[in-house]
Amino acid sequence: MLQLRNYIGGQLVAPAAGRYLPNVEPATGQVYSQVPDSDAQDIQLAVEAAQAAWPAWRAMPAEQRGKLLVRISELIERDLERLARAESIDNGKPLKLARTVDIPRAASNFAFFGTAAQHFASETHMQDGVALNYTVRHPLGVVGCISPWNLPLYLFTWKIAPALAAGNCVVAKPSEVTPMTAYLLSELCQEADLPAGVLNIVHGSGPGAGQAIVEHPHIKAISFTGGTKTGEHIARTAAPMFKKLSLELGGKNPNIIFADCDFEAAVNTSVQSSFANQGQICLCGSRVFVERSIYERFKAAFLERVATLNVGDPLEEGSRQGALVSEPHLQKVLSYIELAHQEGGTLLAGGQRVHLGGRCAEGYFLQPTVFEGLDPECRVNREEVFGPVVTLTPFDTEEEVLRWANGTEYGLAATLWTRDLQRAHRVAHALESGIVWVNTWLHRDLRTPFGGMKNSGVGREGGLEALRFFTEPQSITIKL
Ligand SMILES: NC(=O)C1=CN([C@@H]2O[C@H](COP(=O)(O)OP(=O)(O)OC[C@H]3O[C@@H](n4cnc5c(N)ncnc54)[C@H](O)[C@@H]3O)[C@@H](O)[C@H]2O)C=CC1
Ligand SMILES: O=C(O)/C=C/C=C(\O)C(=O)O
Repeated sequence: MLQLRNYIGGQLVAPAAGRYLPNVEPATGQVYSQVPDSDAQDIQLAVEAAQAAWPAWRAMPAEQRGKLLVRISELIERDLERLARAESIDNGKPLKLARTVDIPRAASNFAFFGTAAQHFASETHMQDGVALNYTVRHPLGVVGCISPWNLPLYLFTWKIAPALAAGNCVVAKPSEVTPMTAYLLSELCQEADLPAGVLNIVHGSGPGAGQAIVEHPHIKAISFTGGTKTGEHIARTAAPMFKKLSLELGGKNPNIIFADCDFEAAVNTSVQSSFANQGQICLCGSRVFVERSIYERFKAAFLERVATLNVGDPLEEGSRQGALVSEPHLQKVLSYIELAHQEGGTLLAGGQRVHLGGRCAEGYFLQPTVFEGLDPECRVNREEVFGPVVTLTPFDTEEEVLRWANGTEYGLAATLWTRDLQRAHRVAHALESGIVWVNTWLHRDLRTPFGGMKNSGVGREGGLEALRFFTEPQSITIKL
């Protein structure tokens, strides 16, 4: 069976303690590779390699560093099909989604930050002719990047690329649940001749390798995406060491449909924003609020489209819904379906585990599920399910829907559908949400700040925000 290896100091190496975790294919429920169960010894080796590589990496002109990142981007594009297949097998997502979204975005992340670093300028302030103040941004040194399982290579590279572009060396840990494309990335970094130790990829569990990254005194900053509880734990561990933290956490995103919307576009995109990646994207709109005058029409059209979402083997081209990422995650989502029944919801679609035949007989498949009739303040409408489960709720006034939309501890992404420009601006401003999409969803420009308000996170990723996060500003004043 394939044994993945860590990428430390430019070499692919076994974990120091020789321990491995099973890596399961969600569509089959079968173990198909072994992941290093790394610990503090491996993190120590990775930090030493990164420290050794840092003086030369930070001294390298940004243009040259950028060329190496662009080279990695080109290699990802070259291997798109191989990486997409690996991602689909590892995560359970439809191959088509990995081919059109995950892997192209991973390539764009390297291409974008490879060039962005050259456009990263610092501020100068002339003070009444008596002093010149300017800011220099220094790389931090060795930084840690910890990513989740839902968009594995896409989110891993979203952190690594800006960290490297800004002149840092990186110790990165992908999710132990979906390690494969990060492993393949380490081979591509070798092929791109990325200098040894600049990027170190250490596999392992959260409490093992992840915790060791967060605790390591020489890792200056942590960029993390994952669950809110884990983010809280990381913040508690890192705070006494005064580490910089970027935390991209959960969401319970509202999708608000006003009666004057472009109906077809609202229905079609809402199906996508509800169920893309089996609802396992922190940006999915899991609470759909529809203005009462079009509620019944919207519901009928929405359910008609949901019925066409074919649940099937992720490797088959016709599958629109793949498997959930793991048995424990499937059980968590099923427990929320049970809770929705207990909380008085009416099941409109789905609600059951799907048992496919053949090679997928033991896979973690679930029907896309829709409830109505739930109190906007019930647990199912407040807690992050992170699966293919959405609720439909009619609303009467803008004030009412804003109160419900903002009525959770989260504030990551909101979507609203209207043709009224004034309302679009007014509602967007009133939403407590780091990202607001009007008449679209998951429309991304890598230059924009990305992240959430309230318990959805701390800090922002993307564009110059990421480059700022991965640098330390130094203010220099010259008396004239
Ligand atoms: N915001 C998002 O995109 C994501 C949200 N989630 C939410 O979180 C829930 C739990 O999912 P999990 O797989 O348990 O996510 P998680 O937050 O535990 O895992 C994310 C990453 O953090 C690492 N990690 C876990 N504990 C750590 C620690 N003590 N120190 C350092 N790193 C640590 C994991 O190994 C993984 O690489 C999901 O059901 C979902 O609701 C999960 C994944 C992504
Ligand atoms: O950057 C994006 O377009 C998507 C990001 C998604 C997440 O961060 C997530 O699902 O965790």
